[in-house]
Amino acid sequence: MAPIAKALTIAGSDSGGGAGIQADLKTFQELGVYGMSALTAITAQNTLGVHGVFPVETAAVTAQLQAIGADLPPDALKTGMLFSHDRIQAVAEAIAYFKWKNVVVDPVMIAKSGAQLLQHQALSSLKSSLLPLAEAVTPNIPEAELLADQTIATMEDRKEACRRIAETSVRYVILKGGHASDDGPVIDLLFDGFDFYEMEGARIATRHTHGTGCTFSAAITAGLANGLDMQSAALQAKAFIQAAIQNGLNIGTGQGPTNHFAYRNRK
Ligand SMILES: Nc1ncnc2c1ncn2[C@@H]1O[C@H](COP(=O)(O)OP(=O)(O)O)[C@@H](O)[C@H]1O
Ligand SMILES: Cc1ncc(COP(=O)(O)O)c(N)n1
Repeated sequence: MAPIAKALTIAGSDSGGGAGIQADLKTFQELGVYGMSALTAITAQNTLGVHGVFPVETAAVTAQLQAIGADLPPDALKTGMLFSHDRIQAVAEAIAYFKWKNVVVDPVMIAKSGAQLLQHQALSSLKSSLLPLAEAVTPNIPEAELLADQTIATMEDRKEACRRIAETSVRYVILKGGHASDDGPVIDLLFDGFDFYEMEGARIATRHTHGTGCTFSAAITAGLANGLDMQSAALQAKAFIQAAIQNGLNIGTGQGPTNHFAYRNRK
């Protein structure tokens, strides 16, 4: 039997299970890769919001990454909530030291419920230390506005933001369209430094979109770990998140999680 592909998530814990490490590991499992994790923070969270953020010591982040690097080299990895400059530096150092490839950076900044998951002053370290090591970055529209230092209203603005973000030398920019203000289809834009490729899906009318960005970037990471090229991994991830949102679980009394089982059960 061929050895199973291994994927790593470096992210925060969501006690409610819909986003963060929990969403990532569920997605890895569903897409047939062996999931590993390094925690950067613990959040006390449910569908009503983030009730507490408890960062994990930077030395503990490094120790987790060293333990993984010494024994279980990942075929692909993603980052999620990194919280601070110090933790970003620790992650960047480990990626460079172990020469890890297939790095997907989900530049998590603010939870949909409003909590700050990345300190303001850490934005520049994310751009200067982490993005140059990354194969792909997956901002939503508000994150792309901050990374590109511009506002985004039109599709041309989105493309301009991709071009600006690519200047960090990240290889692919995947700008997600969930936050677009129109009610048309949700278009996620993939930019490879030269061409744009639009990935379109029907906009689902639901408020249960907690953890969609985490799940999407984890699905890309799983695809890369399994040897897919970026475009195929992104298309598979789009199908995965579309099914997960479409078949929402309707749990909790607030903004609920998506259904990580749904892609497996698709017709
Ligand atoms: N209402 C929706 N209907 C269909 N797909 C959606 C919807 N909202 C988000 N998505 C998809 O979920 C993923 C995450 O989108 P987005 O909301 O832009 O990012 P984030 O979760 O990071 O804020 C993207 O692939 C996007 O296309
Ligand atoms: C630990 C953690 N990581 C990421 C998110 C972002 O997810 P969302 O924006 O869907 O709330 C979150 N809420 N919690």
